[in-house]
Amino acid sequence: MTNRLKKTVVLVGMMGAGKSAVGRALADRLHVPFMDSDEEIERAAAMSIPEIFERDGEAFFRARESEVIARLVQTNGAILSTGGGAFLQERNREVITTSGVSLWLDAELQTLWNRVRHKTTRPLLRTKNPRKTLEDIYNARVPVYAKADLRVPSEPRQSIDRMVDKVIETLKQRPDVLET
Ligand SMILES: Nc1ncnc2c1ncn2[C@@H]1O[C@H](COP(=O)(O)OP(=O)(O)O)[C@@H](O)[C@H]1O
Ligand SMILES: O=C(O)C1=C[C@@H](OP(=O)(O)O)[C@@H](O)[C@H](O)C1
Ligand SMILES: [Mg+2]
Repeated sequence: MTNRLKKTVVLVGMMGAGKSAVGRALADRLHVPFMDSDEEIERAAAMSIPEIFERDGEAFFRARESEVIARLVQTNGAILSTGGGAFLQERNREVITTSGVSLWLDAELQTLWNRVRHKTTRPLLRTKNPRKTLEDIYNARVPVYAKADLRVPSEPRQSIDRMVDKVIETLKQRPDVLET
């Protein structure tokens, strides 16, 4: 395989879109480093995301998230998965678009719900009606994710491997990003 990644690809999109799972598999396939901003924040804080939200609040988390993304996006030719809220902040979009290329993993609401409903790792969904909360977040965020440089739709019963194929096909349309 002769694919060469020339820019860092930054995965954005909703909780459950597959940024972490697809990002890791994509990096393996392309033989490039993989980074996940949430993992980096958890490692630095030696706490889980829910613990950080509970102890220090969302604003503190968002500040750490911006710092981590600004630092990690400087790694050239890697895959960087972000948390679902990262692309919402304009300053994050700026650093992402300046140093890397943003790619939106776009999955339908029902697909997202099926993937996140049994997990307890997402503090924003710890509400009385998490399905409704996810829907509200989805509706508010989709117009922002649409600002990403690239978009790949994630179908309901598609495998992670197939999703990686689709992402690579999309990246190949951009020889400035993926040289083949
Ligand atoms: N086609 C698919 N694409 C992405 N994730 C999938 C897919 N099929 C199943 N999954 C599962 O859905 C979940 C997606 O969660 P995750 O990768 O943590 O998303 P994010 O980081 O975007 O919140 C994972 O448990 C993953 O194994
Ligand atoms: O959508 C969000 O605001 C969040 C998404 C999470 O990451 P994933 O999108 O990887 O689940 C994590 O950063 C935090 O719970 C907040
Ligand atoms: Mg993730």
